[in-house]
Amino acid sequence: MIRSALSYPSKKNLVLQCLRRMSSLVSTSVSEVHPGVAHVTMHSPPVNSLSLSFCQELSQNLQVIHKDKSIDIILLQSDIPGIFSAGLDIKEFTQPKERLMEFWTAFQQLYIDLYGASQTTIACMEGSAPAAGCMLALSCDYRVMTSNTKAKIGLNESLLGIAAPPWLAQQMMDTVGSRVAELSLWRGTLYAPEQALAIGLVDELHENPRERALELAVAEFQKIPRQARAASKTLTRQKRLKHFHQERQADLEHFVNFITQDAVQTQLRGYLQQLAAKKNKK
Ligand SMILES: CC/C=C\CC/C=C/CC(=O)SCCNC(=O)CCNC(=O)[C@H](O)C(C)(C)COP(=O)(O)OP(=O)(O)OC[C@H]1O[C@@H](n2cnc3c(N)ncnc32)[C@H](O)[C@@H]1OP(=O)(O)O
Repeated sequence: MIRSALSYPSKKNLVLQCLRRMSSLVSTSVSEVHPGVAHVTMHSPPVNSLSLSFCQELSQNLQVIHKDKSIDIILLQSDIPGIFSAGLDIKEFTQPKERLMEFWTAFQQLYIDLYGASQTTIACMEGSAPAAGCMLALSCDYRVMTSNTKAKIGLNESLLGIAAPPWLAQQMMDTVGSRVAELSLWRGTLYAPEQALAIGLVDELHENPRERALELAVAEFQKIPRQARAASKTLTRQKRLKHFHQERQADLEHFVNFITQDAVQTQLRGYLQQLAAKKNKK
């Protein structure tokens, strides 16, 4: 059974407790029965889209965990049925320039906090993870997805008239290989769980991803010395992170210049209308 951090009297848990109270979109809890495992739960209805405040809250939760030496595993999960995350909040793309810059900076920071976490991270996907939802999963060390065929995962940005940023495209290439990533990116393919497993976009399918992730964390991952896991991550990720920091400002400027183009804005409005029309048809 998972108990909230609220039930812990230690200093560490007081910090988590404060965070939980402050945060309405993301919360962290630690398991009494499984020490060292933190559950970071996204709950921003209807679809966990990554708005500015959502990115900031998720980052804050991760930053508190990073400082907590007693936690060595992070399970990233959603409590919205059928949804992991719908990716970036498309409404943010229509905001004025200053807000766009703040938004993209927060999204970049979220990538740093999740991809650069020293803890072992597991994405527990009980539902769909398009675009930046897929980025959250790709930033984790291990991905367990529901076997429910209604769920989809992938980088579908091209269908919105935009392209994934280079560092996200790189994550896809690192995970599934250049050729499959190349095809997926321009087609905007969203994969069903079995297809995602076949190309290596996810590591396992399970009817209960949270239960399986916890089992993996305790029975397998925690048996590997923590410092060895952290050092292995540094080996494989530090080059990407260094490059990201060097390019961060250019990435921000490119995003703002790209997204504010009239043609892109028209396309995005059309996509939002399509989503609304789909909902009305249900
Ligand atoms: C140089 C780089 C430049 C640019 C890079 C930009 C990078 C972008 C990365 C991204 O993440 S773009 C976002 C891409 N995301 C999507 O395309 C997902 C769209 N959503 C869906 O496919 C579906 O909503 C879903 C499969 C996630 C869930 O389906 P369902 O449960 O049937 O829900 P509804 O479709 O009815 O949606 C409910 C509600 O939520 C709104 N919504 C959905 N997704 C988003 C979103 N990403 N942002 C904002 N709002 C979203 C949808 O419009 C409905 O709103 P209502 O007001 O009608 O309730």
